[in-house]
Amino acid sequence: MLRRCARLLRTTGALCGPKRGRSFSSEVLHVDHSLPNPSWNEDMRLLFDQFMKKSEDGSWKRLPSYKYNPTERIEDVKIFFPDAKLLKEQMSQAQLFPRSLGEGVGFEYAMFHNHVEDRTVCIFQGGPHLQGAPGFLHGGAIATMIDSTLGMCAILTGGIAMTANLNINFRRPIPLCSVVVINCQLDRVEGRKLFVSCNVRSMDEKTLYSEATSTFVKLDPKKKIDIRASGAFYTNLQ
Ligand SMILES: CCCCCCCCCCCCCC(=O)SCCNC(=O)CCNC(=O)[C@H](O)C(C)(C)COP(=O)(O)OP(=O)(O)OC[C@H]1O[C@@H](n2cnc3c(N)ncnc32)[C@H](O)[C@@H]1OP(=O)(O)O
Repeated sequence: MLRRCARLLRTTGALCGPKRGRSFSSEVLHVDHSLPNPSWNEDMRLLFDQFMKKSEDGSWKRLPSYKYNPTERIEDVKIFFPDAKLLKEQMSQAQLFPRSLGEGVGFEYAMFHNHVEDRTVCIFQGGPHLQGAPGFLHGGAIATMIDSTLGMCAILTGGIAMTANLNINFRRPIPLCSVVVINCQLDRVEGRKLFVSCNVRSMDEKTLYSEATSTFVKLDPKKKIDIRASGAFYTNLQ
């Protein structure tokens, strides 16, 4: 597995150090990063193909993913985050966190959503820059992918929502550069609260790596989100 990681670092050029003066052309920004790339290993490709097959009858849908926010709910996002465009300097640098690392070295993933069953699946290959304990993924990297997948599940089933609470049990360490499957579902809805849960398993489903439960809260359209205010981020409109 570690040899595979070293090969990945060489092929992606990650050992050459950071690129200076990087500018994002619109071509780069509009690349759909949830499609296979040369850094994906065989397992990742196999799972991707399996889910693409499942998507043929329309029950599952692949979710495209870009460096910039977000998905099909972009109009809703503009309603809740109208001030985001005011922070021009910072926002020109802003990128979706799990898409902010170079190809193959960080978060390689693709998500699929089942609208009938309210389920979201993420196939995830964690690259060599996500190391925690030697040879294994960092817990924060695992939490990031769990939060992102639970978030997509909550948002696609309930509307624009933010993580209010996230509980994770880390059962087994995840080997670096291996492929895992994050299986999320919407458990129940109570008012604006969306209760979602997930497990993270090996490709053959034999190893349970992590389990998580989370509460997302749907944003209240009657409250204004002020991105510039410190501490008063979310205030009543009245
Ligand atoms: C994010 C959208 C963009 C889309 C991008 C797609 C990217 C991919 C996805 C990426 C995904 C990544 C996603 C991320 O990383 S989101 C980033 C991490 N999350 C945050 O920064 C959220 C910070 N918190 C807040 O802004 C507010 O507290 C929120 C908005 C959550 C609620 O403030 P609001 O003023 O609206 O709510 P309320 O006080 O009227 O309460 C309403 C109800 O909620 C219940 N409650 C509240 N808090 C908690 C709690 N902690 N546990 C359990 N329950 C809680 C409360 O009891 C009440 O229940 P009830 O009394 O009615 O029964």
